[in-house]
Amino acid sequence: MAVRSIGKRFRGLRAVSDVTFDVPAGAIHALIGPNGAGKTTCFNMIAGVFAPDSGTIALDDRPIAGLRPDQICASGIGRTFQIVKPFMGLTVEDNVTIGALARTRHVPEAREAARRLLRDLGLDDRRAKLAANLTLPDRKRLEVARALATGPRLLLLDEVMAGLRPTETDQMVAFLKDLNARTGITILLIEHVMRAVMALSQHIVVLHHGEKIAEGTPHDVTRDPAVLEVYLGQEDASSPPRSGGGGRRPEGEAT
Ligand SMILES: Nc1ncnc2c1ncn2[C@@H]1O[C@H](COP(=O)(O)OP(=O)(O)OP(=O)(O)O)[C@@H](O)[C@H]1O
Repeated sequence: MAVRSIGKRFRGLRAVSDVTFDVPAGAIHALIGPNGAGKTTCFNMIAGVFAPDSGTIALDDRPIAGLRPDQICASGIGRTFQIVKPFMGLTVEDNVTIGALARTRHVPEAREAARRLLRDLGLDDRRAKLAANLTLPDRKRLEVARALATGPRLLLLDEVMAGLRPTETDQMVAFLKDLNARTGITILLIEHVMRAVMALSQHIVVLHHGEKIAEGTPHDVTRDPAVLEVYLGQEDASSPPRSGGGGRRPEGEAT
């Protein structure tokens, strides 16, 4: 995916300004930055929640900026939401089956795909439960399963590690690494849990106040003076960062 100079304003506020980055096919990249840096706004522009005010986004050389979310899903981009929003009154299996129906109209086929994903994500024994009755870690897994069920080539993960214990984070990291190795799926993740970012990403883009302030390997980015300034600088700020947000060293442990 090629993101070129995208920008988005909300009334007077520049949420994202002139942001450019690439995510090569098959890669795992991360988008990090303190709370309010513009990460989710970038995801929303990529996923078609709203069009960028400026700039272009292309998947495999095909322009996608400004398409509707369903068109973007059909073009091969799946996403999770920071605030998980499954259909609470439906079972886990039905939730994933609905995702799979984006790919096939054949319900038994969609159900079979859903069951396979639930097995892969360790949710098999919960497939008959209502989504509303899941624990948070299981809801996160369900969210990933729903996104994957749409059959994406590019998976956008918005804070899927938030609220997970370190062992649960490690399980999710292992699952995503294996998925990427097995299927070649491209992954772009927004994540505050640095343990996961470091373990997963080959390349990191750092946003601050809507602008890209650094990008590079995890090794380089965690030593970048501008990045250290943003993260460490906030520790002295009068308002502490929200949970897991900026204010921690980017190479910190799970938050
Ligand atoms: N729909 C919207 N309407 C108005 N302002 C918005 C909207 N979405 C985001 N913003 C504002 O844009 C800025 C960037 O927000 P965004 O959610 O993209 O940041 P983020 O980096 O994802 O933060 P977080 O880590 O807290 O999720 C913030 O100041 C936010 O308040």
